[in-house]
Amino acid sequence: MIIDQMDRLAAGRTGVLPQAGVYVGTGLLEAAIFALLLPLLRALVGGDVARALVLLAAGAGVALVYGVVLYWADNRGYLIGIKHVLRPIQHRLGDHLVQLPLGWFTKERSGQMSTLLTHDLQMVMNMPSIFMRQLIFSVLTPVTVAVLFFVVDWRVGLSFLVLTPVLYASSRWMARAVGDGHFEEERAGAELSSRILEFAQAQPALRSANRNESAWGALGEAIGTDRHATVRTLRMTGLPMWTHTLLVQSIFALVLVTAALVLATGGIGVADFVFVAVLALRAVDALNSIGQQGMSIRVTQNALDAVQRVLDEEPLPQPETPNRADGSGITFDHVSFSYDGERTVLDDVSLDIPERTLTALVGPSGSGKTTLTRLIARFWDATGGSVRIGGTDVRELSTEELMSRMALVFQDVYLFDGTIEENIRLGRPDADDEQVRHAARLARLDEVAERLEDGWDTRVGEGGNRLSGGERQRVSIARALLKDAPILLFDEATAALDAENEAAVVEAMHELARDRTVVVIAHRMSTIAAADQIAVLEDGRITQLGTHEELVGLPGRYASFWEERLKAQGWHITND
Ligand SMILES: Nc1ncnc2c1ncn2[C@@H]1O[C@H](COP(=O)(O)OP(=O)(O)OP(=O)(O)O)[C@@H](O)[C@H]1O
Repeated sequence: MIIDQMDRLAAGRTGVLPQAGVYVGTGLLEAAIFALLLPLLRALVGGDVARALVLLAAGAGVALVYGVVLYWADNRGYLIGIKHVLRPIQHRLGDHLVQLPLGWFTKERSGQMSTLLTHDLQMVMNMPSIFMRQLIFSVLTPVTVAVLFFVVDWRVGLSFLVLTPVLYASSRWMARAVGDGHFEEERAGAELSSRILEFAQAQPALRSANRNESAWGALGEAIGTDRHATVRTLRMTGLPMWTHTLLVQSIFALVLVTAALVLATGGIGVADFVFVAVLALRAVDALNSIGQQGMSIRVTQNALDAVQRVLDEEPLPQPETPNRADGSGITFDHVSFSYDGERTVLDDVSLDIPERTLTALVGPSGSGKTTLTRLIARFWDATGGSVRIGGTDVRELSTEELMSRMALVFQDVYLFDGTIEENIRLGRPDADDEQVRHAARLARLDEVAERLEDGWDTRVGEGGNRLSGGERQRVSIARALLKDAPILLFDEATAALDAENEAAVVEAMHELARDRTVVVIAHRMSTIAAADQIAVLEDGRITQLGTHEELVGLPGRYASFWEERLKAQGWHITND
């Protein structure tokens, strides 16, 4: 049940079940108000003003208590939702997420996590308050009404109940249809949002290639699917909703007709008839809202399932007694790797990267350079063989030890919306201002800061969008410089950098490479030529290994690669 699942996910008693009890109690207060209405109406119609006044006072008193209790119950529900449901689930998710392999955090997953942590969990948070109240009242109110109708006259009570089994079946049908429809709509909505984002982000590339129409095609399709999902939901829910409404109205009519007949035959008085009419209206309201409850439950259930799926993800195994790395040399020992367990991306790779040397990885796109580099940082674990740092298998190092040994400068640099300084400080949070400035200067970020209106205090915008790609990479280099770790994993930008960024990056890179073990996915000829060793990757295997001098004269991939680069550069120079 949903409450059990909440307790389980929040890893403790959330108090949601007692909260259900609170709402039942509140519902009973509402029932007491209804119950007082009958003698009140009878006293009024019967001209017993004194009794009517007493009952009115009693009714007003109960209504006041009801109002206060309802307010308190809702507040209690909100607090439970925030403190005992949302917060523990967020903490559990957070604790679990930091143990997941870095490779798990793809862009798509980040998007899903953001929806889960904000929108979906918001729905879960509302479960112990509004959703639960509506749910309990939509059952309790009709039950109270049925009991009171029997008190008035058994025939009226029966007329209210006679269609109940059919109504129950129809409400389940409607709830399921609304829930399914909503699920489909959400899915189509999520697809549409990501297409819109993709369309917006791809604008420069699409316009330059004059291909806007083809991208609009994908977006148009997503809009179509979204519209289709909405229409489908309307169709899916149309009949059940119509049936449900018809049934509710039939019950209303049946009750009124029965009550009128009983009135006509003298079974009940006018007061009782008015009472029945008022309560029947209230019951119609409650019965009509059942479809809405189905949706709330379904959405909450979906969110809880999504949380469960994340918690079920295998964390990165941690060593029981971590070892220490003796030095910063890196060894790949017959390493194989596959992302999906089917296609081998790295195949029996063995490579020795001695301490304080620079190894350049080159090879065609998709040959496995990024994967190889990321196995060092344990984005994933090797499927076969082992990766060792300072002679110790990376799986035997604690995450803190592993991460403290390396700095990562990858292309997908993430900058948060703080100042340049704050972003650099992420490299070593306890660094003093002078150390941060020093790292920034080495990455030539002082030139950038001078240009910005508020200098060092300028915020870089969400994801660093106020900086150019090259400038963002320089911030990440400065982070690495500040961290001062013995191993540097570097992915040179493939995108062309302007001259100023190029010079700054190359200079900072030299500074970084000094005295460190560097593994670089290399694209620049100067980096490749200066490397202590070059590993050529093709189809997940190292096919050539040596220095530039050794490899350039040998027939093979490297020589042709170098030739191509030279030609490209020659072409570039003549066009300048
Ligand atoms: N997260 C992933 N899930 C599944 N397959 C992946 C993933 N990342 C990469 N691959 C696949 O693994 C292979 C190697 O990719 P990798 O990114 O390591 O190559 P690369 O040499 O760095 O390429 P590039 O120079 O284009 O960045 C490719 O076929 C790629 O499609």
